[in-house]
Amino acid sequence: MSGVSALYQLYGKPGSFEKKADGIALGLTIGSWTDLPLLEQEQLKKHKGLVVSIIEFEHILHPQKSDQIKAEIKINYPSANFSADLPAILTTVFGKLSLDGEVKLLDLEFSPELLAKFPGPRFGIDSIRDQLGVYNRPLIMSIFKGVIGRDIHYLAEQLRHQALGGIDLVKDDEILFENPLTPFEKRITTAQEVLRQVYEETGNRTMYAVNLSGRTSELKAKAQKAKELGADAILLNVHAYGLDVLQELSEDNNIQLPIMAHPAYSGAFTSSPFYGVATPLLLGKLTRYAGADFSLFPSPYGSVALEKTTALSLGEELTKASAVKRTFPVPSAGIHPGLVPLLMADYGIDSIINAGGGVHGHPKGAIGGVLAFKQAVAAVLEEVPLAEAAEQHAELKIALELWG
Ligand SMILES: CSCCC(=O)C(=O)COP(=O)(O)O
Ligand SMILES: [Mg+2]
Repeated sequence: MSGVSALYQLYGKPGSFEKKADGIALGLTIGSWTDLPLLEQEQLKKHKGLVVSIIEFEHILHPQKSDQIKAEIKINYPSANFSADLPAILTTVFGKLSLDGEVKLLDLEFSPELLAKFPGPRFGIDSIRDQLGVYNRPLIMSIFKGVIGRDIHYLAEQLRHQALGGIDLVKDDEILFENPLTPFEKRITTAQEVLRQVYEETGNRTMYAVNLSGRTSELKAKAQKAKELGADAILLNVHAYGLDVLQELSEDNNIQLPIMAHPAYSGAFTSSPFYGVATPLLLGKLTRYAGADFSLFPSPYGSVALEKTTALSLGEELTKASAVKRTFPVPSAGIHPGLVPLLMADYGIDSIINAGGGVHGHPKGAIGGVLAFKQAVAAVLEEVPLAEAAEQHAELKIALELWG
């Protein structure tokens, strides 16, 4: 089928969905159909939305309306109706409709011809692994914490400790914006110097993702400058800017930096069970198609948590076979070493274990925090229970005592 097919969730009376589906298929494409003269019907045929399927779940009642059941309807929109960009596609499939009562967009299927217009991640999992020289385990990432109001020396010291612990990646916190104490360019050059020194001392390579922030019109020039200064990667608050901004940055040949998609603000679109966009679609499939090399999201376990089946299908969307490269799943928020076995069982080795408080809150500081995570990962790979591994590793023992 050409174009894009959208899967929607609705609630309504049994038997009411055919009319609703026809209304969406026509309303979002050519408007009325049967009223048109035959000649016009023929001319407009290639633009008409098509109801592909309607599934009624008779046993799933609306939680607040006892006489309504759940249904999923799939509608195909022909590529003749939109240009091959996400703003046009999202407006076609869920523009006015997103404002029209209880409808949730669950999934989008791009035809191969349409998907070919989306290059996806420039680097992806395999290339990031090559850059770090790490192949046989999940990567470990930490986050600068408590750096607002602090100067560049504080940041440098925090980075040095994380890197000395042997961390693979460090990212800015998403709430660190342009500011006089730690300006964007200074963060990049300082981080480079710190990480070069640590590499010479220890042989550990660490990548740093700097938060690319500011007005949309400034972002490309800032990202190009980051590239010139030797940045390793950029962090982007994708959902505050929009997916197309991510795609613009990812496709720009003057930038060519791995991009980390932060989920900030996405909950505004995804959290309702009845409205908005499904999390695996927004933070998974579309974030991957738009070119993120990493996608951060709440794990099922930490301080901010996704429902487990949602978090798992999100991970699947980022890594399943597709014409585009794989994006690293980064389950995050409130992660500590005791959660490593669960995260590795859920996401396997092609994922990233990411912690802010779980690194910096370790009683032995960030170095101890990183070591505890590395010890937990090694134990899982060796199939040793964490409690047993902790007998040999002081940092892990302390972390388990503190966080469980
Ligand atoms: C909502 S996931 C993003 C992870 C993140 O940016 C963060 O600051 C998590 O910090 P934590 O101290 O909870 O590991
Ligand atoms: Mg954060």
